[in-house]
Amino acid sequence: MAQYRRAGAAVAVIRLHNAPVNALSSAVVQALAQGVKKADLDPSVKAVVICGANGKFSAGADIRTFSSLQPRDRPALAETVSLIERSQKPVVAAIEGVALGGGLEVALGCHYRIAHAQARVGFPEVLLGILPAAEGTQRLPRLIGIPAALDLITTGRHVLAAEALKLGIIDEIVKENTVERAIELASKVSGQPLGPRKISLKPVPDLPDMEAILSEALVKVKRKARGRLSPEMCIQAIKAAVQLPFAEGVEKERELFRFLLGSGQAKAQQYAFFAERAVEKWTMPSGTSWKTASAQPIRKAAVIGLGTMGRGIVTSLVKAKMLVVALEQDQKQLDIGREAVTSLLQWEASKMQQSGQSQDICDPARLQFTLDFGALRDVDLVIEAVFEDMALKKEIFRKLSTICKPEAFLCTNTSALDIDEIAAVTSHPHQVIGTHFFSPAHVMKLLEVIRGHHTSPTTIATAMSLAKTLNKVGVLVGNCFGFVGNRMMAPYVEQAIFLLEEGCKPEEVDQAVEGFGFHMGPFRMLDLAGLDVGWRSRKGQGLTGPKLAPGTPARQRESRRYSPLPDFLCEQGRYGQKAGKGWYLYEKPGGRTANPDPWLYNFLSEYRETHGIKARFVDQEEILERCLYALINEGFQILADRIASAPEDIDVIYIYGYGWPTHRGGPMFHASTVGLPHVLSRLQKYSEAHPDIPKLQPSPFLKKLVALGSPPLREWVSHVRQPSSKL
Ligand SMILES: C/C=C(\C)C(=O)SCCNC(=O)CCNC(=O)[C@H](O)C(C)(C)COP(=O)(O)OP(=O)(O)OC[C@H]1O[C@@H](n2cnc3c(N)ncnc32)[C@H](O)[C@@H]1OP(=O)(O)O
Repeated sequence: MAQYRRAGAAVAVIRLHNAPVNALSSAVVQALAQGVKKADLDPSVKAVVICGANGKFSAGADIRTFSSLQPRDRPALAETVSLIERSQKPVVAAIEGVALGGGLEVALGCHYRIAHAQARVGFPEVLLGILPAAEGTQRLPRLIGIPAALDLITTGRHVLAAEALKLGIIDEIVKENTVERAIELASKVSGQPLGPRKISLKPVPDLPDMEAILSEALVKVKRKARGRLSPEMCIQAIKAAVQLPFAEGVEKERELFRFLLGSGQAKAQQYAFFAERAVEKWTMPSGTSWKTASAQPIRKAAVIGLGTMGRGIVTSLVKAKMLVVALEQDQKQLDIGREAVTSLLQWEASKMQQSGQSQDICDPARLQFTLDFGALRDVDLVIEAVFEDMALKKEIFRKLSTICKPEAFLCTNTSALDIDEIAAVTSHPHQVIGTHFFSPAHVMKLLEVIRGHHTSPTTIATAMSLAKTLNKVGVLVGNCFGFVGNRMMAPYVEQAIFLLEEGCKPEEVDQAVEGFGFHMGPFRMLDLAGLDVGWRSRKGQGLTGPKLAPGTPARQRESRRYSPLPDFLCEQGRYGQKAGKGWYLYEKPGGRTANPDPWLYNFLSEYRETHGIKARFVDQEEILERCLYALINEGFQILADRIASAPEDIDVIYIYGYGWPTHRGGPMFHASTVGLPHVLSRLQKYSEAHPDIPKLQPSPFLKKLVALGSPPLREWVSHVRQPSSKL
């Protein structure tokens, strides 16, 4: 838990031990405190070094134990940090790997800090719905000043050693032998006065406009937080550091921590932390899993199609230092694509430069632009990112099947199309897989990885490992129309549009959903994505356009309710932001400010009149429940269909791909918090009121879980019916 040893005659080394990240469990904290006391009592010890096992200092408090923490518990970690600072002998932190959260607080209790050049430090607590609660909100501002402390504590960002040195968090950077250098420093400084090294005794550096800085920070975080409490509480704790003596500031920090710990938000954010890690451990319905499948190395990749998605994917691959071949169909498209990728890479390089990272990502030698399919002969993996057109995709996969080396992996970037149909035209269907990137692909963290019927475990492992290499979160899902994300989006968007028919304005629906914490309501999202995307898909499905059977009622398809509103908008050229008008009016084509549009109000009134719909007032509760519970209901069906293997998969997809607020833990977690019987009863109510909307009819799986007494979320999948044996 914490190993105590002597290094040379006069230095004691305390090494934190708790694989894999030296989390500060109560046993580790206790052992650390004992080590510090032992060193203090031993007259032959003149100085102490604290370090972590396996090249990591510590990733902070053990998050798994938070659920059992009682808000009234005395924070043992804070006591240990202050014990370290009170030590009569100099204590040096030797930081390798990470010093995060409580790990950094331990380091701040030390009198000196040495870090390896690759080490990262930070206070990510805010991302877990809490705040640094081992006196970190009181020590960091004293060490680095208010503006920098506000930035680090309210964003949770990790900073590399070079930036930490500049900020004054650490005293020295070393390239190797961090612990040995720390021992040397400890020996050198032993006997020197410790008072000036104790951060708690320092005043917070004064600034003439302190009040204004704090108020501006508050306004900024409130605007960005979308209902998340922890950033605001972090500011309150930092304010206490400015206004109160250290001990009283610590009291305030504890009070705020207790409040946050007891909030549902902290539970949701901690659930999301572990869900993100759980999805890496994928399983197929057959039982094959990450444990037995191994990924193949990808050195060279190709991207076909340099539209918006293709450009982002190329940028991601180049950033991950791969060799990349970018292919287009004609010279003009290739030139446009090359220019776009170059500027994206330059932008990325400048961002990396600002954060002190090396920026050699633009090396043109690693990126080849071509019109020639022959250039794909030696690539390890291809990502096709052309238009959502099945015939075109099949034509490309046929070609790839003959040109690429037999062991190459073939990925299709699609948001809905059938992976098996595409795989069927190749001679290696087991090496074909869906990779659904989200736009902009070089920014968005999510990668939906879609297994086809024949996709091999090696192909899955390779695609999941690719996600990690690209710094994305890969989630493995099954093959069905829309997979997980878009399949659940469909009933949500459908409800939003039905609500317009019934009397809402787009901004009312958006405000309700944004008030819940989403980045964007459904109508702003549709305008951003382009209304023509859905229109093309509906025409393909024969729901509108030339394939629609003559005489089909305007608001009905196969006895289900249908709204032709979005089709009418597209017929008017209102494709959304790019056209300058859609559900909203924009300042110009490509403009970003969504303004309510009187034209649309008139259009909706006339539409209601034509179809004999009497507009009614719909309250926020109904807006939210109809949109979100329809989406969640589909999530239950997706679990029952084994398209997602666990609720965590769905939640991670929604948090990283669709802007679901992290402090609400994802749609399935949200359902478990509001209670499955509640979700079921509301769906029943709405479905009785709208019997022609099948997506409001509660999923049989949701009903089953309620009948079973609403077991906790982690048990849900054990109640999914196993497919019947073929034997
Ligand atoms: C009050 C509150 C106080 C005092 C706190 O300190 S709160 C904790 C603050 N610290 C953090 O938020 C750090 C969380 N961890 C990470 O950001 C990352 O895990 C990492 C950067 C430390 C390492 O990343 P990576 O190398 O990609 O590895 P994984 O993220 O996959 O993690 C490996 C396994 O370790 C588990 N883990 C990580 N941190 C903790 C922790 N603080 N407590 C408990 N467990 C932790 C993580 O879940 C992985 O385990 P498995 O899920 O694979 O079983």
